Amino acid sequence: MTIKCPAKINLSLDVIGKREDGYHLLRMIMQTVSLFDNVTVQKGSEGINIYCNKSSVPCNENNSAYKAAKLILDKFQIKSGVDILIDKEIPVAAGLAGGSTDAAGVIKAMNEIFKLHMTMEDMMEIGLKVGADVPYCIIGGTALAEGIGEKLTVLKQFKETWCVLAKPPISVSTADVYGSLKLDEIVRHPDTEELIDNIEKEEIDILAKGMVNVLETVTIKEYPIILEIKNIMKEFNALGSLMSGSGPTVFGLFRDKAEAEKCYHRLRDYLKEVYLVKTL
Ligand SMILES: C[C@](O)(CO)[C@H](O)COP(=O)(O)OP(=O)(O)OC[C@H]1O[C@@H](n2ccc(N)nc2=O)[C@H](O)[C@@H]1O
Ligand SMILES: Nc1ncnc2c1ncn2[C@@H]1O[C@H](COP(=O)(O)OP(=O)(O)OP(=O)(O)O)[C@@H](O)[C@H]1O
Repeated sequence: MTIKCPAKINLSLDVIGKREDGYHLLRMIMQTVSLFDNVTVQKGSEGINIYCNKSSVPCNENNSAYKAAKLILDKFQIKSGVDILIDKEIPVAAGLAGGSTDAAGVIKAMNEIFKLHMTMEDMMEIGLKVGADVPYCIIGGTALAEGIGEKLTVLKQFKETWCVLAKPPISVSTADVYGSLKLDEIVRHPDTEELIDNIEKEEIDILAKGMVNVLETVTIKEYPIILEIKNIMKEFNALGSLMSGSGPTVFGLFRDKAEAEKCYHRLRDYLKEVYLVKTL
């Protein structure tokens, strides 16, 4: 069975506190986009075997897809193994939930293959053990994520919008970005309620101008290229541009495909990993 696993962007990301275990309390608006990993899962004879077309992705127990499969094999005491082939299109360590979406895909595929009759809630509970973004990746679409990312409220689905994603050639660790965040130094928080209101009214222009990701306070200081990409997108008529998740990928929202294409071509002269996508 092959599952298309979409990337996500964060239309906003606010940090409102910190738990005792170090995890941060968030309010963020999540959105899936049309950039996919194709994950093929099938019954195997023994153990969990991971294959991936990208050498930077670990094909061992550190792979998020492996972790998801292991949790399910153990929970349901399944004797056979699973073979998982990850055809990766989503850039790695990019802030686009590449690993999380693969784990979500494996959970859904194994639910079907082994006829486990898990509900969405059951699957999200297993997903959370793999990572904070996995429960969202199981539902996808437009959603408000709270708690550490696992408390989800489905929102009115975002009007189809053209986006450009651009990843600068730097690697950013999610744990390091959260670790360097100074909560009391955040000056601008997103107005999450207003953003949700604008999603409901399909006021994409107003929404795009109100997008804020507080993690930019950490990453832009260290990597000014993130701000440069945001500015190029604005010069090329993006309605708004923002870093996704813990970065370093920046996305821009555009009025139509033609505008998005112009920006895509400009950024392709400058960066290798640039994608023209739509919200899903
Ligand atoms: C940046 C986002 O992608 C935004 O959607 C997520 O908040 C991160 O989600 P994720 O990569 O699935 O996160 P995990 O794999 O669970 O955690 C990676 C690391 O990020 C930090 N982390 C993550 C989520 C959260 N709410 N607070 C945190 O402080 C923790 O140090 C953790 O060790
Ligand atoms: N299936 C997978 N796909 C990509 N990376 C994986 C996978 N499994 C484990 N990894 C490891 O996880 C690290 C983070 O990769 P990933 O692409 O998930 O980051 P991300 O897009 O920043 O995620 P998030 O937005 O959820 O923080 C990589 O450096 C890689 O070593």
